[in-house]
Amino acid sequence: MTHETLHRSGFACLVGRPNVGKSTLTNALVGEKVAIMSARPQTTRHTIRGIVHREDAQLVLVDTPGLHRPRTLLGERLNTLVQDTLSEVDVVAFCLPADQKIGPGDKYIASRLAPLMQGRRPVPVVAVVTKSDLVDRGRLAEHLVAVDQLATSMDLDWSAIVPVSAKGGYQVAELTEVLVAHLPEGPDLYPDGELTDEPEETMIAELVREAALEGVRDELPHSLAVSVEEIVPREGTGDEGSGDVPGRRPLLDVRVTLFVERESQKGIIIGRGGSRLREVGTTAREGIEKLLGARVYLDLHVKVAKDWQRDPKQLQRLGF
Ligand SMILES: Nc1nc2c(ncn2[C@@H]2O[C@H](COP(=O)(O)OP(=O)(O)OP(=O)(O)O)[C@@H](O)[C@H]2O)c(=O)[nH]1
Repeated sequence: MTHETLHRSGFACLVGRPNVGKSTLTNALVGEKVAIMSARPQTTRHTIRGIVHREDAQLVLVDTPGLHRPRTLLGERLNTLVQDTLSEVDVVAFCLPADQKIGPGDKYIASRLAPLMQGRRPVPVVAVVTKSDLVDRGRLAEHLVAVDQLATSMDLDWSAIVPVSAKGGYQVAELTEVLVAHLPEGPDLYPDGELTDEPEETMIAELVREAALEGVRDELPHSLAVSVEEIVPREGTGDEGSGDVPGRRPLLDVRVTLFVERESQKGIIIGRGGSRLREVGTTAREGIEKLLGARVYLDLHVKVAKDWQRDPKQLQRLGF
């Protein structure tokens, strides 16, 4: 008779203000780069999942956009998206960076987590003190106390407080243990080896967005949306069916539109004589070819969609 060990599976969600290290932590937990990382806030607009495969568990991580006080319709939509995701997960990891004092943004998030923690099917929340490597032991201890007090002051209870450093790998394995412990018993939800189930279109849009913002983030903060129009095999080039020929990869046409809010921003993206857009295309194409395992002809268009962040119709078209 074989001895069956308990197998757990389920979902965890990382929340926190922009730039607190959610994407970096997701990648550290999964052990491979899955989310798009950036030194600037709010680049992760879509829910990106990474999957931690273990013998005894499968932990599916949902990396959300920063939960923040909405100022625009887009902000509201993002918050609704975050709330919907949260009510469906088995455990939430609330990220609070060690190098920053707890502020109104954190309190706002805690207030949004409260109903989940106190609901009929309470969702456990683990407070994760990120970027622990940036402070000394004394300050870390003070921060841990402050994190504890945040819960007490709101009549909440973290199921654990775990300091980590995604950069140094400090306590990352411990955090995995804590998260896994909250998962219900169940079989693998995804096949082994699959790290992300994010639709290809979303990942392509993220790659283009990242490349387009490179070096011009200050001029184009949050005013760029990317829509993948189509991905089709290139016809009439003699390349049809070349995927079957060993050593030859298929050629795909990928059509992408970049939406900006103003004419002046269009100029920034395109650059003099189209030079910048060509660079964006080259950088993004490399990533897309890797992602799709195909040669790619990338067709980029830039359009002005005035105030797209506030327009419900535009938002719907862009997939929000
Ligand atoms: N020193 C240090 N820096 C970190 C650590 N984790 C993340 N960072 C840095 O913090 C910045 C933000 O990290 P991200 O992972 O992009 O943060 P995020 O919370 O996903 O950001 P948004 O997508 O804007 O919500 C980046 O510059 C990271 O390199 C860490 O453990 N230690």
